[in-house]
Amino acid sequence: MIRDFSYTSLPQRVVFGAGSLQHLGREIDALRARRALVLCTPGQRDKAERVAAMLGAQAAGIFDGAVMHVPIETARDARQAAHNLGADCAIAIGGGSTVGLGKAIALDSGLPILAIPTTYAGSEMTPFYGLTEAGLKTTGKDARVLPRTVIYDPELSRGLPVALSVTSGINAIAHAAEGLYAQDANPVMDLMAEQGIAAMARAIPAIRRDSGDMQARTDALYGTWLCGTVLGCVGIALHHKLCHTLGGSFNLPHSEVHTVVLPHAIAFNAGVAPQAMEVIARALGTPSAALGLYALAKDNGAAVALRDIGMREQDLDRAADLAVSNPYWNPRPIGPAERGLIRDLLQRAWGGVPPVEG
Ligand SMILES: NC(=O)C1=CN([C@@H]2O[C@H](COP(=O)(O)OP(=O)(O)OC[C@H]3O[C@@H](n4cnc5c(N)ncnc54)[C@H](O)[C@@H]3O)[C@@H](O)[C@H]2O)C=CC1
Ligand SMILES: O=C(O)/C=C\C(=O)CC(=O)O
Repeated sequence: MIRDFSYTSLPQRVVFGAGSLQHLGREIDALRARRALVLCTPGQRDKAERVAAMLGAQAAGIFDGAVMHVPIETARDARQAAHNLGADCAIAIGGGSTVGLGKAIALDSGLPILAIPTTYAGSEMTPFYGLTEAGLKTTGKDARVLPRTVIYDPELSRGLPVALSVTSGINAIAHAAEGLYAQDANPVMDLMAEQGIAAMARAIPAIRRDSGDMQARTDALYGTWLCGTVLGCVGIALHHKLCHTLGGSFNLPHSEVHTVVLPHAIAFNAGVAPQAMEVIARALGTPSAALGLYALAKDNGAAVALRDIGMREQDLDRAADLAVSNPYWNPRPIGPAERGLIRDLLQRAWGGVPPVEG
């Protein structure tokens, strides 16, 4: 049955395909950019240098200080560098941390971003940004931070380590899974979500078998585009709230925390979102959405326990308090009255036991 819906598409240009980085010059010209600042993490400097070399005189410089969760000090340094170098565009080549740094610059200056993603986080498709100040992460939404152009070149993710490929892929699946029961879910995004989960569920075991399998890398990046689009267009719920709390306040690694929490958050919502569960299970090719996600992580070597990715058991109470104090919309209530249920969920996730519905 088709529900009533409203849907706003976001204005972006996407160029997809192995070797598509070759179109960089054409895409920079289309943005009318003359001096582009290239952003990366220290570990991805070689890729940034390749981009700068391709740009020649259109390269304003390289800023290689991107780190996870965009500390405000890093954002200030990058904004200053963009200003000092007279940049009129930012090129972010890397994962969500690098795209996030580009967003911090765009938020301040309105500079257009051209994103070249090398992980499966999906930030390039969203108008959401995150900034961390004094240990507290705030997230926001602003049209200025939405990258104008995205170049998806699977060749650039060939070297993404297998462990990170698995967890980053599940980070992408999380966007699509929650999009299926989001407050503003719509049939267009439902289609993209199902195809995105299916592409990623195909790609993850194939990449684990052979990290250089370009068909699998292409599937994964296609899934990234689909799942990231869902994240950018419809809302998020309990799962993302828990991950933002655990990542932002306890400094847990982003894609790993998504991988551990997702089966438990999906199980929590299973009873109130049966149609979404059906779609997720069908896309995964398993009878149960929550157990299928748990198996996808475990069978592909990812950690399935918060205790194995740096969470201390004594911090679970505080995490539950934070998660319910300012909850995101969720199809099932998750306010202070549900604090005990959320604490139980976190305990299960901490121990790494299979998810329990209800
Ligand atoms: N605003 C949004 O819509 C979204 C934001 N995010 C944010 O993105 C951040 C996490 O992004 P991730 O992509 O998970 O991690 P990341 O960008 O921090 O990358 C993780 C590590 O992998 C390395 N790396 C990246 N691509 C590589 C490649 N192809 N080969 C080898 N090494 C590579 C990076 O240098 C880094 O050391 C978080 O801060 C999260 O909050 C994530 C999703 C959506
Ligand atoms: O949790 C996610 O994967 C999606 C959104 C964010 O990470 C928000 C942000 O820090 O940019």
